Amino acid sequence: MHASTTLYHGPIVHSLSLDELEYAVDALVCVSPDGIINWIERNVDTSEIQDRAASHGLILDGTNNAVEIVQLGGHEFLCPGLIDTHTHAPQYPNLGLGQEYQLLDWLSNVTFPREAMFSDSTYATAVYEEVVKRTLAVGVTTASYYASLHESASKILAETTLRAGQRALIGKCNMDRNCPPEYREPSAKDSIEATRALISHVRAICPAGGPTAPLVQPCVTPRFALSCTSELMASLGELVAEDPSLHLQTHLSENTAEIKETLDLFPDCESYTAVYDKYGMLRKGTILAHCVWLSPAEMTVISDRHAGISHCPTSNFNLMSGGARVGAMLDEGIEVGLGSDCGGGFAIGILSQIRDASKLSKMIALNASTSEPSKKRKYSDKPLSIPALFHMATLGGASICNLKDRIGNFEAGKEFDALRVTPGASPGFFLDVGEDTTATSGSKSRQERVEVLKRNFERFLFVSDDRDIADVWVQGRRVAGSRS
Ligand SMILES: Nc1nc2[nH]cnc2c(=O)[nH]1
Ligand SMILES: [Zn+2]
Repeated sequence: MHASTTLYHGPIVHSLSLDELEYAVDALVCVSPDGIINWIERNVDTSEIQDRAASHGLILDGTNNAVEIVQLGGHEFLCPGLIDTHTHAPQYPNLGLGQEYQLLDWLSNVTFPREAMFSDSTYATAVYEEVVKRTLAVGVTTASYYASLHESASKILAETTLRAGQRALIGKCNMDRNCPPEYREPSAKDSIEATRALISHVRAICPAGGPTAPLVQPCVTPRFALSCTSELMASLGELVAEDPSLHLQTHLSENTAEIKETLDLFPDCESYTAVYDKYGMLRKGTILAHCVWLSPAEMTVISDRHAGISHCPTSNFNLMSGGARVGAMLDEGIEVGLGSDCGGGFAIGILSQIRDASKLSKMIALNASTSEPSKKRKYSDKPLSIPALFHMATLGGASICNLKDRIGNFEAGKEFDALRVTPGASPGFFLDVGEDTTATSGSKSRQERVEVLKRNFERFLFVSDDRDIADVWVQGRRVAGSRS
């Protein structure tokens, strides 16, 4: 843990809801040594820091080494860390490969052969070190990971994220059918035993208790209904029923051929969603990836069960799966986060997902018929707004990972998972003439500086890369960043 309380002074941007971002240019954020946001004050001039801190019992007279002040400069700002609600750690070496395939052929020809290589723990260690390092560098402070089916490599992934300080959900894939013999679990019983072993291991290396949440938590991961026998699905349903706090993630309704095969395998279920519902898998804390082809009735079931959806637009474009109707999901009251789905998607991190989610929503809006106005349709068939996009990247993601009480925005009592953005280092981030860093230092009013902050935040979402992410903190600890 960290020796000192830290006071961050400068601009912040964070999500308050799907429709609202807060832009505050002179915020003072107090983070305790264990990484919790103690309090936030707004409209604090530099000359007022000492008094505001004193009002919270913090004495800053130059002798108090237990308090560190981090002063943001120029056009810098803080925003919450990005949350990747769906990604596959063993698929990163495949990024960019397999362009000629759609989902089922891509799994057989590209994905399963790569994942099979993770029976080798030395290989898993080397790849997972890189995956965690790179995803932290692009600002992913929390990731919901699928590992391979191997118990040992899954444990290695959990240990790697913990060591690097990345918040993570870790799942070992359950798959006992419809996969090649060399990459398939021998039985439902073996699959359950390995899953229980992973859950115990993750909870042992990262126990609950103390002021902060366990950084790394287990996640039950039936790969998708096609890869699980009814026996395995039933056993996994029983496993999660034992513990309402267990996270669960799976794929749902990604590709039309996949949907057809699933319904053939589960003829008693009226929809793909009904398969997971039958086995008690739809509940708060369940992350359903893709959901491209859901019917309105399926969306209602997901909403009623309080399960969340991980929208993975880059993957859905890349594997030609289709375009998920995120606006309709939001109108149905479903919480939605963003997922990179590497290597179905070829872009790491969540900035690319914000961009692709925006483009897709504009395509959907262009193609929509305008003839069905209804009071329920606030988001359907409309471009996603900046607040909605950033909500999905942070607070919405936290919500579907069942971590909304801990992370997702800057609220007193939550943990400090944050990025310091230093605009201008990536070539696309073009600060306009008159918007140079010195211009903010005194001559502009607070309202004028909020307008500059809004512009820089929008540029960050659409043109930045990791060069603009100077610091990455998780639970108050600096874990990555381009600042040397
Ligand atoms: N995109 C994607 N869909 C899947 N469905 C089952 N497994 C996978 C996977 O690894 N990636
Ligand atoms: Zn996936």
